[in-house]
Amino acid sequence: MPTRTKLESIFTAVVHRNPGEGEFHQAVREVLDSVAPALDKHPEYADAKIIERICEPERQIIFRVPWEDDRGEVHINRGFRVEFNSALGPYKGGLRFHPSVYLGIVKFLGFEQVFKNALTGMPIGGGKGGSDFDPKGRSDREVMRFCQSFMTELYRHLGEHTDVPAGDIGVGAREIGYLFGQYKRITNRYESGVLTGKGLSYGGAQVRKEATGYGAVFFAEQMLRAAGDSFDGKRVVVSGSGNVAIYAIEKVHQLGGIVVACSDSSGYVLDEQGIDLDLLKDLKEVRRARIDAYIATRPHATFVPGRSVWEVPCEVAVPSATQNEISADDADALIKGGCKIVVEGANMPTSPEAIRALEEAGVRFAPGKAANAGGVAASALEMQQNASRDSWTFEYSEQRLHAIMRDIHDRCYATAEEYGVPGNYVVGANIDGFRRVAEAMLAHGLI
Ligand SMILES: NC(=O)C1=CN([C@@H]2O[C@H](COP(=O)(O)OP(=O)(O)OC[C@H]3O[C@@H](n4cnc5c(N)ncnc54)[C@H](O)[C@@H]3O)[C@@H](O)[C@H]2O)C=CC1
Ligand SMILES: O=C(O)CCC(=O)C(=O)O
Repeated sequence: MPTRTKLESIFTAVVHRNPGEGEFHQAVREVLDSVAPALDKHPEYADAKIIERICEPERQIIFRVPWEDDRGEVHINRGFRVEFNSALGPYKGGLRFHPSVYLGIVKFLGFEQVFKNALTGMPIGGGKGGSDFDPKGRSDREVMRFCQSFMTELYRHLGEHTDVPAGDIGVGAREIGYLFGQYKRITNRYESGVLTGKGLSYGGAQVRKEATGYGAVFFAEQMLRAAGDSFDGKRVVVSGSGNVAIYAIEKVHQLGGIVVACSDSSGYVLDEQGIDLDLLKDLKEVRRARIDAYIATRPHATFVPGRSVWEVPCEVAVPSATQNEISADDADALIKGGCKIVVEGANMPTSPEAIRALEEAGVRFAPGKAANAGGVAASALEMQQNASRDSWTFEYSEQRLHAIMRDIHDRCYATAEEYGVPGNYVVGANIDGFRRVAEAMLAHGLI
């Protein structure tokens, strides 16, 4: 059977076995659409049913999370951890707390994580987890009680050699602190490497907080360099205003670009003088406020409620909010606005129709599994420092991150050339990540 026909039937089976999980289907489709030439080169992968096995998580954990709010009312949420693939190392990937979380989202994120982690070249497998709990509007004590209940069930599946969660949407330093405290309490072990993204006072690593945003911009810097260009004077739009967005904005400004707009789920702010980062950090990291509060301090800026930030003309776009936030219409707006490069800081923020439109218009496009791998790479560096009871300086940690992102860029670029599609970072990332996982799975036998 021709490879593409075989992949089509594997995809049909994945949809059948995982009904109603649209995001997971979308992530699988993108990888299967890329890897046919690698399978043709390596018939041993098909013989060992590597693709079929890679699409099936090794383990899926779903659990009840009961907790009590400040008024004494009991709430029940659902917790998830999908341990997707451990061929390269312990399961590694973040936890997302957001009301939209269900199994299909956790599986898409876990599937992406497998290839992303492989691309870092570090010894980490792929997993992801989370809950449909909404931390928005909850007090610190409510968040703490939720995290304690969540960890009271999850702890038995974790360990520095088994499964190592970190943050994602709705899970930052505050949540990681509560989760770590409860793990330590239940197990009576100070196992620093069981979570990453920890605070610097108890085993966290320099640059982990900044790493995903910085890393995405380092990746964009390499794409620009490959075309003989740089960030100097570039007009940039970043979506979101959370962890990834804030540090992407910081690095763009350090490299000489200007970020004129960013957003949250209520709308976007446009500041032609460049986003004021101290103000944004205060709003989002300290006050946990909505983005419209930005204009109270910067009255020349405008807040545009309920509209897409992609209507703002820019040369470089860094989607850093959530999945499928760039529709086909948004892609058209970006193209009309003169956008030349889209670099995914978020996971799968660009819909398949939008990717097609961008590619047809000659916009260079970097998929999240390559471009946002800096976060998990810095997590692996945090695990390394925890294991050796060491802590590195900010400067050294940033140098390591920069070198890792350059290496990921260069391998995606070279793999795309090797497979006859120069400049196609989607194919480069999918094939390079896939080959690394496939080789390890072959070596381990049928498990
Ligand atoms: N935190 C990390 O280290 C990594 C995160 N990512 C991905 O980056 C993305 C952002 O994650 P974080 O910054 O960590 O989360 P966060 O919770 O710190 O921030 C999320 C931001 O996205 C905004 N947002 C959410 N839904 C939105 C919508 N529909 N429209 C506009 N804005 C929306 C929120 O208002 C918030 O500003 C996610 O896709 C996540 O999976 C990827 C790699 C690592
Ligand atoms: O740092 C980590 O372990 C995970 C980061 C993450 O969730 C991601 O890369 O999407």
